[in-house]
Amino acid sequence: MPTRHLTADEVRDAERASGHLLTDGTLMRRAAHGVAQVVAGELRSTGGCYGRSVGVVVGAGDNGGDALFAAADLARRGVATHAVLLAPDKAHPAGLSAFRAAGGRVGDQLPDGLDVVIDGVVGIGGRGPLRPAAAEVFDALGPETTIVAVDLPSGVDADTGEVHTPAVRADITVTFGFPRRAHLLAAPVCGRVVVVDIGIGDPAGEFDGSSKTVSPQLFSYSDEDIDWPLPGPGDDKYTQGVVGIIAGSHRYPGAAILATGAAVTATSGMTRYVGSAHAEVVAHFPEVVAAPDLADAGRVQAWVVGPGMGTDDAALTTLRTVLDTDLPVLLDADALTVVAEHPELVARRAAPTLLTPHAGEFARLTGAGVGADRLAAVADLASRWSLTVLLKGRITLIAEPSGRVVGNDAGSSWAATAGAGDVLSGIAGSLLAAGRSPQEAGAAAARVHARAAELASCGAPIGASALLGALRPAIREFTAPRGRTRTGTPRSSR
Ligand SMILES: NC(=O)C1=CN([C@@H]2O[C@H](COP(=O)(O)OP(=O)(O)OC[C@H]3O[C@@H](n4cnc5c(N)ncnc54)[C@H](O)[C@@H]3O)[C@@H](O)[C@H]2O)[C@@H](O)CC1
Ligand SMILES: [K+]
Repeated sequence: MPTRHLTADEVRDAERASGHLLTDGTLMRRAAHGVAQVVAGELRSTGGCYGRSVGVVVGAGDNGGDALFAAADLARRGVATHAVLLAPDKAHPAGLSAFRAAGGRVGDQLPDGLDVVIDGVVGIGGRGPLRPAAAEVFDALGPETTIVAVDLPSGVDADTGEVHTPAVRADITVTFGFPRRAHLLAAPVCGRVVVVDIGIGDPAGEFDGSSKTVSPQLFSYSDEDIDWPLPGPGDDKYTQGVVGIIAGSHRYPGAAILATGAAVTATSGMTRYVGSAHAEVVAHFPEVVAAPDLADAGRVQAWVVGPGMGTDDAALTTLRTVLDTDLPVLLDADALTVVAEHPELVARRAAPTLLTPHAGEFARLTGAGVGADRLAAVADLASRWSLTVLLKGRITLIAEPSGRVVGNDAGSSWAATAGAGDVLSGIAGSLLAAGRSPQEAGAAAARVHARAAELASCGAPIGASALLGALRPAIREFTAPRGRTRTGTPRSSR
């Protein structure tokens, strides 16, 4: 089931709704215990708790309270604990008393060589960057120290995920009840995210697109949420969806080969190619049915248009023809440049439409940069243009006009290489042809693409050909154990 990522206001609503659990401090005790458990687990995995040393950096709010109570808990397990109070007059009084009572020491700076430092500077109440006094404490830490952030790494905006400069880079982030938006949008600085149950409920419940719920709504998928199309006993090459790729050229065949190769690999449906690189494509993938002109293309269930196709009048004509159909269409690269000049091409489209811009193409489409709030930017474009937008990046965001956004953390940045976008468009296009919605197609393609990059890389740089080569083993990870429901219905048909 997809995970919803809450805003800071939603978290506060959920906490308030828990009534006395909030006011009598139960929630904070539970949160602190969760932090202490995670830190203790970290210490145990490297030799045990007793005699180890932990520091806490304590801000002016309840985030600091969590950290102080957690440190008190650890002190009772035999851990030497040291605190730096950034605002001594405002440090959480009960937390500070508990910390001192457990034997914790307060000083102006942390000793060297600590095993773990707990970031309790700010959580969902934080605004802007880490302030200089706090930054100095974190900058002094050596590489041997594990940083555990309470709720959020301080200096990261809870709602937009903007990573201010400076901000804490955590190895582990411990949060409470529900993940916040920043845990996905700023995943690279959160490290491993642990969600501790403190007994609060989701204030908005299931997203139903009603005006009661905040918009946009951000979700992340696990591997189990990916429903990859598999051929059933009654399928043939046509029933699984035929995708048509319009990309590249005789002079620049690379995009054509990568996008078409990805489509061939992604599903068992048929792949057609249209364009002047037809001979090169067939030389690489003899199973592709290729034609130089759109008029001779044959029937498809979805089109991918754009990578390396050029932006001339011929491209505009092709694009107009394809967008005039009632078929699902994915637009990438040069097609996005053309659409930026001619937004009327997609304005009245009712059929499923998926735009897959990177940040530069997004700026071309909107006339403004993505900015610090990528989620708001992509959701706004999807809503204004009434289509689905997949904004590429380390965290890929796929926004529907309804305000539902799915985010995918690639987990690494090895896919930031020329031609990787062509591969993504081929994968997503074949999923569109298989009947997936633009958001489902985009989310599944982004996840498998990221996995392929990791498999291909194993820690070394890769090119798009290597990425394409790793696509099949990556897909296997999503299909092998979960092909059918217990009644035998193919999941893809549900
Ligand atoms: N409300 C609750 O019952 C619970 C709250 N919890 C914790 O409480 C946190 C929220 O507490 P608060 O609302 O007190 O807010 P925070 O503790 O996140 O921060 C607010 C304080 O930090 C200051 N501040 C803001 N930006 C700053 C910056 N960049 N540098 C330094 N100081 C800055 C503010 O002036 C304010 O004093 C959560 O993140 C979570 O850790 C948990 O204990 C769970 C239960
Ligand atoms: K924090």
